[in-house]
Amino acid sequence: MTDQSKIRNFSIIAHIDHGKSTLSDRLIEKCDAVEAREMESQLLDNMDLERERGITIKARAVKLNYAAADGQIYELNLIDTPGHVDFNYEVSRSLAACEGAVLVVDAAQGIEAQTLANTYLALEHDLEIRPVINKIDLPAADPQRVKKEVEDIIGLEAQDAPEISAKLGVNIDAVLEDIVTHVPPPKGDPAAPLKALVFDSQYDAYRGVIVYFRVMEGTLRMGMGVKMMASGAKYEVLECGHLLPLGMEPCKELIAGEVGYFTASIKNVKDTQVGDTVTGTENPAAQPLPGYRPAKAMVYCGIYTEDGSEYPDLRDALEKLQLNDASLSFEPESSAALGFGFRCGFLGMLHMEIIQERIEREFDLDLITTLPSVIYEITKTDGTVVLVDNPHNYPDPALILEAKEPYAKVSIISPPDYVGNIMPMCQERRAEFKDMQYLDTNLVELHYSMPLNEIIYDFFDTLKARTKGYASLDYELDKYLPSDLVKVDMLLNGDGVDALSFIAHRDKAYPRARRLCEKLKDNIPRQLFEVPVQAAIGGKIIARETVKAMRKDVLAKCYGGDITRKKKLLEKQKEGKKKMRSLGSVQIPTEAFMAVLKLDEE
Ligand SMILES: Nc1nc2c(ncn2[C@@H]2O[C@H](COP(=O)(O)OP(=O)(O)OP(=O)(O)O)[C@@H](O)[C@H]2O)c(=O)[nH]1
Repeated sequence: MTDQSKIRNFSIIAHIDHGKSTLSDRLIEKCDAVEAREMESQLLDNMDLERERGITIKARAVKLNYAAADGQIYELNLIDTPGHVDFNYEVSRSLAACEGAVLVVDAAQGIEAQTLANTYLALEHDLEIRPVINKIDLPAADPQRVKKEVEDIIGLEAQDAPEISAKLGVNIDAVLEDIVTHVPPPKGDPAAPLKALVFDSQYDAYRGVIVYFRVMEGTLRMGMGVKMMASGAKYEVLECGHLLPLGMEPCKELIAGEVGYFTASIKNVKDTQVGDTVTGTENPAAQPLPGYRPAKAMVYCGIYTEDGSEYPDLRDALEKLQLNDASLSFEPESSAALGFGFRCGFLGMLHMEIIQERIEREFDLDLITTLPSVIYEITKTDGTVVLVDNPHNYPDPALILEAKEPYAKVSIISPPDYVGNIMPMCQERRAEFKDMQYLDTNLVELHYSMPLNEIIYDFFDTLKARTKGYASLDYELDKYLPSDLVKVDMLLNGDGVDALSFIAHRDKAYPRARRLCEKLKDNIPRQLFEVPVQAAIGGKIIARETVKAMRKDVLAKCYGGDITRKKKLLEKQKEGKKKMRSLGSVQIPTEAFMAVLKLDEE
């Protein structure tokens, strides 16, 4: 049986570009016989899209066997973490599976924004944080200064921190020795009822879902009956084992403290959600592990294909992506302007963009997406409550007794210098200030209650911009509160364009409507007739622009000649105009449509 005292579970945390991926590669290279030429660089980030965007979307793990200086072989489990607020929950579950974190700091740059934000996350999980000073090969490297920064700003002992060059492979052993010596081995009784924490899962066409877990208590064995405590799904473990750099290594059992995978012909990742607890069907655990939160879509938008005939391909793409992504939801919807499509739910805007990009790239479809929205809760005068995630379904205002919008509990951690920038931007977004606490002299934590609608657009990016990246954000859906909501319809030539309507707080509706009108005006090509572009609440127009008519010169060829002919032609032109009007259809090229939708960022 595996010796628990020889296991070390850890993550690597760092500011962007300080060398997290390069160090991961080096650790893998050092430990296992992965031939350098065989090793695809940066194994842990294994999706193209991730690599391009420089982010890790899904958590992954890898087991390394390390022959330490004390002559013993250690089992090191490196668990990778995603790095965006949309995936904060997945990060928290990955960290919950570790006892330690290696904090990589660039020897020239020193402590930067994400260094602090990530350290804070690791501290919340009581991890042993081990600083490592990277890039000592750079001419500007000043390891001593950076160590002092780590001590002064974060308050971690750093004099003995390994000084390395991940790029050149210098002193990598020191990092491994440091982990073995200082990260505590996992605890947990292998004989207790099984409790394993799911921190990721992945769909495989041949084996079904592969569940990544960390055993917290007990032992997971091949062939045993298991139950997911939150979803209630039951399975028989077909295969379990360790995750090696280049593949999986089946084994008979994994004991408390170990990290690995199991398969059980599971058809759907929804049954094995991140954060769920795996227990045995015989001798089950009484309580699940703490911290489970079902994946909850926060943002919704309509997705359509540019070419309407590709609707079945879009459904196919969404179904395939959903196999691997329990937090993606979708259902069919149709729009007068865009045809048939799907209403899709996402964890946040980045998640939404990633899914859109994957559909376009991996399935080669050109998409049109509608404005994102949160879910509103409307109580009608007849007492029924409806949940509205699509402006199209917004009830007639006369039938609304009370409208509520979702609020989130927001926590922002930042150095105190930026508080003066953060507070006004929260106020602009209708946030209610709760409190502010000094975590130490260099960090404050601010709490707000804020409409989710105000967070989803670009709050995260604006916060980063106004704090030079030093602030970190976390939010959690809290409750629904009454709100003065309105539905704004966009009218082209007097006809509503359903794909452009939106729900907003009354105070925000006017500026947004005006902006949309302007954008429409700028993007719609001139038609044969004048096109009014209007925004309306109920029947009341609140904003208007006009696309000037392109006057087709029907008389150009008609030089001289008699006046009656001219008149006839002019008459005909007028008819033509009328026809277009009565059809009520303004031809908007798809690109113009998308330009309007894309540009609509707060
Ligand atoms: N000179 C030098 N460059 C390094 C060293 N380690 C990493 N780099 C370079 O720094 C850049 C960022 O390294 P990554 O390992 O991708 O950094 P990361 O922290 O994983 O970045 P993200 O994946 O964007 O979060 C790359 O160009 C590396 O080649 C080092 O020890 N010395």
